[in-house]
Amino acid sequence: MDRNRVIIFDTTLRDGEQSPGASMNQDEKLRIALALEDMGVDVIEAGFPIASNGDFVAVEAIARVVKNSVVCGLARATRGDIERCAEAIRPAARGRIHTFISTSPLHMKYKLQMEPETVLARVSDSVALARTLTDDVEWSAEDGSRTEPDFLCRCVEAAIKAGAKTINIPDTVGYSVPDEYAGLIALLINRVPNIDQAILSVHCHNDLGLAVANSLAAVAAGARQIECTINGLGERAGNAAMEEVVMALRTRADRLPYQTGIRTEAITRISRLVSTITGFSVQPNKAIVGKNAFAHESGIHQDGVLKNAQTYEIMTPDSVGLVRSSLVMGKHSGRAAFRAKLRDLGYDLPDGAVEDAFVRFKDLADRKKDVFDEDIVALVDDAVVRGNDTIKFVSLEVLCGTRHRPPSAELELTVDGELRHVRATGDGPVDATFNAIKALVPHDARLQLYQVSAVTQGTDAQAEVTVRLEEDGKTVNGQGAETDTLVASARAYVNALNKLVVKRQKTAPDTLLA
Ligand SMILES: CC(=O)SCCNC(=O)CCNC(=O)[C@H](O)C(C)(C)COP(=O)(O)OP(=O)(O)OC[C@H]1O[C@@H](n2cnc3c(N)ncnc32)[C@H](O)[C@@H]1OP(=O)(O)O
Ligand SMILES: CC(C)C(=O)C(=O)O
Ligand SMILES: [Mg+2]
Repeated sequence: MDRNRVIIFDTTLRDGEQSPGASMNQDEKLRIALALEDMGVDVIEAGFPIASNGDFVAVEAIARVVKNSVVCGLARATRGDIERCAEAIRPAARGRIHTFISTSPLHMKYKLQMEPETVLARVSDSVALARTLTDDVEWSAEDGSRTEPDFLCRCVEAAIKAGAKTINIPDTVGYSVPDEYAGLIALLINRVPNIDQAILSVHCHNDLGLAVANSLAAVAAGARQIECTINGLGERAGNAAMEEVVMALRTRADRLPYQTGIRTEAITRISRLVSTITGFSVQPNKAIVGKNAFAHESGIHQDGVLKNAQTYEIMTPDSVGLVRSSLVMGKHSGRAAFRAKLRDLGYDLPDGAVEDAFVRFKDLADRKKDVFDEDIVALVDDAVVRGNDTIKFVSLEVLCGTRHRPPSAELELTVDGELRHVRATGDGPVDATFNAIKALVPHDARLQLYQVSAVTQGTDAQAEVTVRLEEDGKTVNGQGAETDTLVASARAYVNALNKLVVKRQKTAPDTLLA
């Protein structure tokens, strides 16, 4: 491999899923994994197989279908974790076991309650065991950036000797600053005798907002794998954002002459997919994928951009897949234009899904003056998440305002094909709507998040709603998009309930809907 090629290791499905509330079901993980493969990610960390049966099954399913990326699973330094991980990645064309153990004094003493020499022995044993199960083994020194350098060098040397091909030095708690972290990478390159037999990797957390800066500094010092996530999702403040790392390398190739295999035009689409699935919206001013990242509001900037976009744009919107296609969609558009538009927007849907989306598009075009690309993306994503729902939204009428006390909602749903109807009241229109759903489908799940955002501008914009429900420690996210905010809210709640039903049936197959 070219010595300046940087391997992109995506951990959205593992570390990203560790963001509280960001749990994803198997179908959702599969969709993200395929999108990651399609954009050219080298390694997909698909999950932590020992963590739960659901995680195991998801990693195995991803290993079965992904062909062009390495599929990796995480494992602690224990036989049970490593063997379970090997089983999950077995169907992969190229599978990797990623095993880790903490090496910092704090973690060894208080968390693992192990002596350093015991940890060192575990490094060798765990990597050696993993190597009997696959050729591709990565070893991580958890809390590596707070580890004593001498001890870290000994651990890294032992891991390579035992057969690790990738050595990852995480900044687990996001404590490092760039020159210090780069210094640590340089130290390992200079001091570990067998370091040339492995690729050095970095995994940075964003507790001080330095995850991307630290990752880039480490690459300049000799690291050749970056672990990152879409939208910077991840434990606590998140991981290094893949879109930022990749676009920094592409845009500043003059200072950072390193290449990745990422097709950057896929960035906007996958950012949106991950945000829709997890319910974690992207802040408007977020680098690369925020709504405002390529928007120009002030007159002097607009004037400059009109004269030459480079005055205020260091990358083109097209380079991250923010494409405004020339097809203007409206109520007179037909299926051919709609299909072409979907292709422009990066969708490759089966005919049935295209037809469903087309019907909803026509309905939207009847109600909304301008149908923007964002509207179509929201509508298609909304249709896709509904998949094989058992509970289906049918209709909603809400009475609210100063004269109607209390606000009331009249709702129709089908449950397993049977039409159910109810009228309920609440403290407000949303509360009344959700109470109506609870009356039709009784459940004890708690509402953890209710979030509304407008897809585009204007009072006729579609509302995109996320609802997060929690039941017995399990969380699910539901999404809904409609021009009517209350209908979008009902759709989002129903979508979350459907996911909960699936989860329940997996853990207690006899549980039926009330
Ligand atoms: C930095 C990171 O992101 S690491 C990945 C973090 N991700 C997760 O933890 C998500 C998935 N985790 C889980 O589902 C659970 O924690 C499990 C299934 C892995 C373990 O569950 P439990 O057996 O109930 O253990 P619990 O979570 O309470 O504690 C972790 C145990 O693993 C030990 N441990 C932690 N890391 C390692 C390691 N790398 N190697 C060996 N043992 C480890 C801890 O010392 C502790 O052991 P103890 O129970 O003897 O004190
Ligand atoms: C498991 C390791 C790689 C990790 O996520 C961390 O240290 O942050
Ligand atoms: Mg991490």
